[in-house]
Amino acid sequence: MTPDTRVLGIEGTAWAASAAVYDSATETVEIETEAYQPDSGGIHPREAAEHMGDNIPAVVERALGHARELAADDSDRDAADPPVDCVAFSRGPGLGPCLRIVATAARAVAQRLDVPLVGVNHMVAHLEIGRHRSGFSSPVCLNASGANAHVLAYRNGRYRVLGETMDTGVGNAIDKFTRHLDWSHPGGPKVEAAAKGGEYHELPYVVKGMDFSFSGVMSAAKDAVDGGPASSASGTSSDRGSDGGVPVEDVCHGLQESVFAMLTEVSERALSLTGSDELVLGGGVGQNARLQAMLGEMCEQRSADFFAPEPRFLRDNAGMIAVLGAKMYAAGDTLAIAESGIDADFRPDQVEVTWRGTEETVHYRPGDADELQGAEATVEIDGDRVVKHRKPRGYRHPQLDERLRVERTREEARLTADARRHGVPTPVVLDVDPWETRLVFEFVGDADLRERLTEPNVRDVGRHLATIHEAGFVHGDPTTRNVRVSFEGDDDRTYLIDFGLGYYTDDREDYAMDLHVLAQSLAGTTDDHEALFAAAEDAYAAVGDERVVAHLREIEGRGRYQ
Ligand SMILES: C[C@@H](O)[C@H](NC(=O)OP(=O)(O)OC[C@H]1O[C@@H](n2cnc3c(N)ncnc32)[C@H](O)[C@@H]1O)C(=O)O
Ligand SMILES: Nc1ncnc2c1ncn2[C@@H]1O[C@H](COP(=O)(O)OP(=O)(O)OP(=O)(O)O)[C@@H](O)[C@H]1O
Ligand SMILES: [Fe+2]
Repeated sequence: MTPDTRVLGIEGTAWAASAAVYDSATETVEIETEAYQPDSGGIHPREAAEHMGDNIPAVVERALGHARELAADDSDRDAADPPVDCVAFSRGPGLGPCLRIVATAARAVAQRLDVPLVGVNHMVAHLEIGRHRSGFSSPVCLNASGANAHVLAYRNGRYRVLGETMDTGVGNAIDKFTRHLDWSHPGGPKVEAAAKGGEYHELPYVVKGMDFSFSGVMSAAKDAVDGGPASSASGTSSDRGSDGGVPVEDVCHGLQESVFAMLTEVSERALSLTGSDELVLGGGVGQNARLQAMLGEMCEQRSADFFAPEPRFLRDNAGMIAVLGAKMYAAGDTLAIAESGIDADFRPDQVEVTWRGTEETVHYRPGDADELQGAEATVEIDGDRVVKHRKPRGYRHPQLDERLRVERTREEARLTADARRHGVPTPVVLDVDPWETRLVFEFVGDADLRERLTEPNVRDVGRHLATIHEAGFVHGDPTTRNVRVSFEGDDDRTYLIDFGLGYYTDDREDYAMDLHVLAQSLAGTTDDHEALFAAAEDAYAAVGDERVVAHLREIEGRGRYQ
């Protein structure tokens, strides 16, 4: 990057009317923000847009004031030059009416100053600011913001979505819960404060591969405070408040423990799957001290580096837009006014990353031969046997940790054996001790599928999944690491392993999610993923229910920015 880029950034996707100047020579970032605070309920798009219209001009002028001061100190610059080299703005995702106002303002300033325009993806800005401030080269990124929640890693010119929410963003989920309590917006900081005075209350925990969903946790949390049906399944009568509900501090505590453990678990899985040893956090929910502590502890336990930017760079802010804008500008990635339209559903994986080279791709790290550190267990190979032990995870509440490890160990033994009975090759279960969370399996295969990604092998996996779905259960995490391949002449044999996230279900959505996890894992493993997945789908439809494949299309088409 040229050492003296100075950029005006403008942000206004939802609540923050924000402008900033970034000066790359001095690494100065000055941010000016006016926050929209709804009188009642959540964010009203029209009110938010009015807030942008009322406040963007003023924050832009204040940021330009900083830019002029910085320019005055810049000895290389002619006094007649504009104070910034370009204007960067959030193009999306976000609320359409807000985005339009911000884009119009950005075009006007760029024209007035006669400098180019740069269109920034807000979600990519949330993660690039962490990479920029940490100096990490190729981190895995967890975006925990209001309208989004996803885990990303960079590979060959794009940020790949390794996992994401299947329903709402994490902040929105928390905010909906606090609206139910009639607390004012935003709810995240209030839940954080209330949780400090509470005890752990058990709530659902939903992770599917590296995807996750919040709706079940949130409705159980609402029921718990109301004293409704789900709350009676857990906790004792002494947990109850005077109106029959669980004390709200306890529910807030349990909510944070469950939701943040889910985000931490999928981040750990992403680190394990990519072999990266760097994690950065982004987004407004990232300001939460408990979430930061869990991620920090998880990283420490696996000797990875963790970085969370300062709060002013986590919540929505124009500083992150200006910093990414500078990188894009230096790469020549500017926009003609005529092409500077907004995109309310702009996904991070749609962005062609012009400012990073392909050598920074996150690669896979081959595991140690005798002791493999999986995402959640330690696997030791002992001759023809494999000993799998789910060790405690210090970041999780001990009760939640024990429940997950015991349940998963038990289910893994049961489903591995059940799949075998239905004709799907799996290792023989030689021993299981749920309380010690230890399993002993027969050693199978010569390599993981990711090292032997052939079309016939992927086709086999499609067939195996259809078979277990017909038998009424899902694998839960059918990735290219959870399939073993044995080399038998021209004809490989494929084994499904690691059923720890599996469960019995007759819901088509769950079956389709298995296929979705496989598709995402292939996309994270190889550039050839589309053809390979098409083969798996074909094989699936031949054995199983074609409606599951149709349902998968629906899942993939779902707009998640709600
Ligand atoms: C598309 C864009 O408009 C959107 N922005 C956004 O959601 O604002 P952001 O600043 O990243 O996050 C706001 C969310 O962050 C939550 N939040 C703020 N402080 C929190 C805290 N201490 N603990 C938990 N959540 C917190 C709020 O409750 C709110 O839901 C996004 O990035 O998804
Ligand atoms: N029965 C087996 N035979 C041969 N290798 C195995 C067997 N079980 C596990 N492995 C090897 O150990 C690795 C980790 O095992 P497993 O997936 O069960 O652990 P995990 O911690 O649940 O991993 P993850 O959650 O990352 O999928 C596998 O990818 C595979 O290479
Ligand atoms: Fe955001």
